[in-house]
Amino acid sequence: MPAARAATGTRAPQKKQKLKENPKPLKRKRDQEDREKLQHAVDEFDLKAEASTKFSTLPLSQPTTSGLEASHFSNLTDVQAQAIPFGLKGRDILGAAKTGSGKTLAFLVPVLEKLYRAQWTEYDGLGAMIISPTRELAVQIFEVLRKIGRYHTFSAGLVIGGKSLREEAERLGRMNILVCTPGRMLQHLDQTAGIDVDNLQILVLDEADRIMDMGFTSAVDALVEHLPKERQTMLFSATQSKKVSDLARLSLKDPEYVAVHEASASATPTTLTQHYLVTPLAEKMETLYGFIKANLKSKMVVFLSSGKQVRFVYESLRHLQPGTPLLHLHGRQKQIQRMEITRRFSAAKYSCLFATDVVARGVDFPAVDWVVQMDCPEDIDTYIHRVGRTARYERDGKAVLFLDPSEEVGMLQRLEQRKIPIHKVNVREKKKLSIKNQIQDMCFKNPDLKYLGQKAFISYTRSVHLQKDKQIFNLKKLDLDGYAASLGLPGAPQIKYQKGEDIKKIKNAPRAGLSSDSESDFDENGKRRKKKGEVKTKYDRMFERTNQDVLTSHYTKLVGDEENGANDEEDDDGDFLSVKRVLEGDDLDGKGPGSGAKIIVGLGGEEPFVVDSKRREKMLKSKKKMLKFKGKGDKVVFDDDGVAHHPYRIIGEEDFQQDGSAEAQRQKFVESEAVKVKEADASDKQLAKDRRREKKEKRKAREAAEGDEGLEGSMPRLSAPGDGEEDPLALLASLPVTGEDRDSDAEDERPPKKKAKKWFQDDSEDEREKAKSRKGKGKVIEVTEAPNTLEDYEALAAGLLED
Ligand SMILES: Nc1ncnc2c1ncn2[C@@H]1O[C@H](COP(=O)(O)OP(=O)(O)OP(=O)(O)O)[C@@H](O)[C@H]1O
Repeated sequence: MPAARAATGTRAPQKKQKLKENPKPLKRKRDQEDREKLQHAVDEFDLKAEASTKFSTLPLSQPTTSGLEASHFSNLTDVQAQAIPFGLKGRDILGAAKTGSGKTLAFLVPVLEKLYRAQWTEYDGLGAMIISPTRELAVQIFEVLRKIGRYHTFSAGLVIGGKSLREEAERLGRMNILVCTPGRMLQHLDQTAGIDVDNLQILVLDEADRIMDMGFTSAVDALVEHLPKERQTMLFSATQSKKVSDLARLSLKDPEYVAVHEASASATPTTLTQHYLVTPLAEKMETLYGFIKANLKSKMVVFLSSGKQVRFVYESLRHLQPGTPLLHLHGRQKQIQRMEITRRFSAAKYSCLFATDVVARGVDFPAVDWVVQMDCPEDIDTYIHRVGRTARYERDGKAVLFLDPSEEVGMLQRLEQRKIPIHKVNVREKKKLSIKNQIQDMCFKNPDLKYLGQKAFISYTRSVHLQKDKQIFNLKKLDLDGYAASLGLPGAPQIKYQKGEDIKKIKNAPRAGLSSDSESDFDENGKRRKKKGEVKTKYDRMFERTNQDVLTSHYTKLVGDEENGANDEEDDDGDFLSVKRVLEGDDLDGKGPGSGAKIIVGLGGEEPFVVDSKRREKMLKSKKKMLKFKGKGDKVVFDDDGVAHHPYRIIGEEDFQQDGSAEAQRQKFVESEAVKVKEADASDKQLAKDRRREKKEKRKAREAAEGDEGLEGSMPRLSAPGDGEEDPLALLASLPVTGEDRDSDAEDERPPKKKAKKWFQDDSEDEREKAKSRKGKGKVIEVTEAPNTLEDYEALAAGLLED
C-alpha cells in the first residue's frame, strides 16, 4: 500500500521535528527513569552495612542533595545515619536521640524523598503531615523544610493558628506537605472543606512523647481518625518511650526503634556541663539577679514554671536594669509577638530570655551559653529538654538548676536514675545581691507589678501543689511568707486548693477557645473584637477604656479577659483555687480589687456601685444583676425635631367629659388651632417682608459701591495729590488683582447689565458701545474696519506691539 506508506513516510519527519521543538516528553521520560533508578537504589540499600557518614552516600534525589548542599549539610549525625535509611525504605520509625542531635533532618529527608519518588504533584493532595507540640517548633521545622526542599516543586504550609481559620483554610487545599500543631490541624480537618488527606503517605510526630501527653492525646486520636491507615509513620523525641498503647493508637507497623543515646552513658549531650545550686525559695530572686549580673556577656534562657512567673520576674528585673537585654516568652503571648521575641533572641549575642516550657523542646536558638532552671522542672524529661537548648550540635554549653532545700534530695535521686551527670555549686555570698527592698518598693509604687507578683505567687504555689512527684514538691516545706516578701508582697495571699487536678493536663490543655478561631476574636492590641450582632452597653465600653489609670487594666483582666478566657494568662486560677482577699494595710488607699481595695462605679442609678468584694466583682459581669443599680428610667417619645416628650395617654371617659361635650371640645380645638395658624401666618409674612427689605438694602449698597469703583478706577492713587502722604494701600491698589481677590470681588466686577437692544441698533453699534465702555479703563485698539491692505496689517501689528 504505497499510498499508505507514502503517508507514513511524510508524517514521520514531522513527528521527529515536533519532538525536537518540544523537549518536555523527553524530559519526563528521563525523570521517570531517574526515579526508577533511585527507587532501585533505595531497595538495594543495605541496612546492615556500616552506617553512612555522608549524605552523598545515601540514595537521595538530585533536588534533595542540592538542597542539603546549599544548606551546608554534608556529614550525617548519628541519628540521621541510622534513621534516614529506614525512612527511605518506608519503614515506621520510633526515633530517640539526644537534644540537638539533628532529628529534624532525620525525618524531613525521608518525607521529601517519599513524595519525590511518588511523583507527587499539586493535584495529589496532602502527601505528608508533620505534627509539632508547639508553634515555635513548628515554625522552625518549616524553616528547615524550606531550606533543604528549595529545589523541589512541592507546596508546603504551616498550620499553627494565629490567623483566622478561613484565611488558613483557603490555602490548605493546595498543600503537599503541612507542618502543624495538633489542635489547629484537627480543627481544619473537622471544619475545612476541601482538605484531601485520603492520599496521605507519611505522618511525622516530632517530640512525640509530648504530643502523646495528656491534653494532646484526644486531639491526636481524633486527627489520626481522619488519616488513611496505609501510611508511613515516624515518631521522634529526645525522650522517647516504647509505650505500646501509643503505638497502637498511631497504628505503627513493626516500627524500627532508633535509639541513639541508649548506648551512651547519659541522656544529655556530652558537651553540656551541668550544675545545681541550693537556694531557698525566698532567695531565688536574689540568686537569679546575682547570676545574671555575673554573666552579662552570655546568652541565657531562664526557665520558670508559669507564664505569670515569667511576667513578674521579667517586669521586676527589667526595672532593675541588670545590664543585658531582657526578653520574655510564654504561651499566652500573641503569635506575632512570640515570633518576634524568638527572632530577637536568636539574633542576639548576649541576652537573657525568661521563658516557660513552651520553648523547652526542640527550639534551636543558636549559641546559647547558659540554661538556668529557676523553677524545678516537673520531671526529668522536662529537665533534659530544657538543658538541651544549649550544647547543640557539637557546641559546648552550661546549665544550672536552682533547688529549694526541700527539693534537693528528691530531684537528685531522679537525676541519678537517668544517669545525668550534675555537680553541686554554691552561690558565693559576695555575689549575692539583695534586691528584696527594691522589689518591695517597686511593688508599693506600681500596683500593676504588685498585681503580677500576687499572680506569680498563686501560680507558683498552685503548680507545686499540683505536681505529682511529692518526693520533690512539697508545699508545706516551702517558706511561703518569705517567698511572698521576695516578690514584694506584704504578706502571703491565702489560697484554697481544690483536689483532683493534674498539672500536665492543665499545662497541655489547649487554650480555651483557641480551638475555635478565637485568635481572630482579638485585634492586634489584644482587645476582644465585637461579634456580629453583639450589642455593647455603656458598661461594656466603660471597661474597655484602658490607660486611664493603672487600675483599669486590672479591671480589664478581671472582667474582660475572664470573659474570653483565652487572651491572657490571668484568668485560669479560679477553677483550681481561690484567693481569699485580705484587706491589707497599704490597700486601704483605694488601689482596686486586685489589691483588695474599693472601686466605685457610677451606673446612672441613685447610688454608686461600690466594688469591694469578689462577689461584687462577679456581679459586674451580670447585666441582669446590675439592672437594679441602674435606676428605673422613664419612657419618652421623640417628635420630628428630636425633642423628647412623655408619650400620649388615653384618658378615661369621665375625665374626658369634664372638659365639655365632644363637639364643644372639637370646636375649641379648631379655634385654638386657627389662632395658632393665624399667629404663624403673621410671623411668616413678617419674615418674608424682612427678607425683601434686606435684599433691597443689599442691592442699593452694591450699586453705590459700583459707582464709587468706577470713579476710583479712573483716578490712579499711587500718589494721592494734595495730601502729601503716601497711602499705605497705594501699592496694593496698583497691583493686578489676584485670583482670590477677583473671586471675592466678583460681585463688584460684574459687567453692567446689558441694555436691551433697540430696534435700530445693529451688532456693529453694539461692538462700538463695548469698546467705548472699555476705553476709560485702558488702552484699546479700535478696529473700525477690517484690515484690507498690507499697510493696514502693519499698522495693526505696530499697535499691538506698542501695547
Ligand atoms: N548533618 C548536620 N550537619 C550539621 N549540622 C546539623 C546537622 N543536622 C543538624 N544540624 C544542626 O544541629 C542543630 C540541632 O538540630 P535539630 O534541631 O534537628 O536537633 P534535635 O535533635 O531535633 O534537637 P531537639 O531534641 O532539641 O529537638 C541545628 O542547628 C541543625 O542545623
